[in-house]
Amino acid sequence: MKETIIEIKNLKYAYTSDKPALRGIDVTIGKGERIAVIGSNGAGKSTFFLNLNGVLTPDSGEIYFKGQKLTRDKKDLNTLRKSIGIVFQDADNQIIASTVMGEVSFGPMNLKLPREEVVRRVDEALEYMNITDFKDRPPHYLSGGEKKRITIADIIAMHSEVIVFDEPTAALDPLNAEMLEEVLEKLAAQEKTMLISTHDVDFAYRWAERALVFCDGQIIADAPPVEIFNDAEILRRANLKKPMMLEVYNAMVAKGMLPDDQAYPKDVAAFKHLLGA
Ligand SMILES: Nc1ncnc2c1ncn2[C@@H]1O[C@H](COP(=O)(O)OP(=O)(O)OP(=O)(O)O)[C@@H](O)[C@H]1O
Repeated sequence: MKETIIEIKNLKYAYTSDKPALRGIDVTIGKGERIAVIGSNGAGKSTFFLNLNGVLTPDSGEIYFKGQKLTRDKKDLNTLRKSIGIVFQDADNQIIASTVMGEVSFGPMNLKLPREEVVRRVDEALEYMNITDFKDRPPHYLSGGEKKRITIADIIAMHSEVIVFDEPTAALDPLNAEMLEEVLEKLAAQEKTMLISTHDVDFAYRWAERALVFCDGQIIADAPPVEIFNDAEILRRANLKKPMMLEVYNAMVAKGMLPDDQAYPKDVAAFKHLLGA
């Protein structure tokens, strides 16, 4: 069992009195876990993330970070925002500075780090996201995918222990989505705890070791992706589709073309390996 980093107990949140967005979320997150947060539009994924990093205040429930119960006082909120970085769904909600460089420096400067450390972190984050060439440009005049890469660099430069990505690949072209997966690998090697909300079931299946399925403000399943994507009832309730790789694998097993040994290849390379190709 991994060391617990975050524990959430009975978290509830409503934007308006007529319809709660979160109806009681209970979840424990281990250090270094890669978690996909999936579910249909309006299920509560973004609301969960915004409560998790202190942007929204829960109506009730508790959040513990490394065993410490967090309150709404300034010190706890600072701990929360420093330790749990969030890449927002809409980049325009995150970007505040007038140049890319200024934007990515903003977080580390607020941490009151020495200047050289700020410069080192910013250079590293720009390089990670392949945006060094944009550093003097105003972020507001970049494309949607370019802005997204800047907001990811913002969070990388913070060196947060937990990183929450709200649909990071939605605005990215295939090449940049692939590059993001390489960045995620580097972050995983640094033992970062990552939660990613996504509608890309192929990505969730390939990348995550655990998936949380949100449906109407509740978590209706919490299991390894292969278990979730093989559960027809969960897929139906949460409006999810089966990942392509799993669909093909299951069809080939059903036809007797592959042994039923639950090999479950995650990507094309693993599938080819299974076929001996
Ligand atoms: N600012 C807001 N004011 C009022 N209601 C909101 C607001 N933001 C979200 N909601 C409502 O809260 C519920 C949960 O929304 P949320 O954005 O958390 O869903 P989501 O799972 O992230 O959806 P998506 O996949 O579309 O991003 C929805 O019913 C939504 O209409």
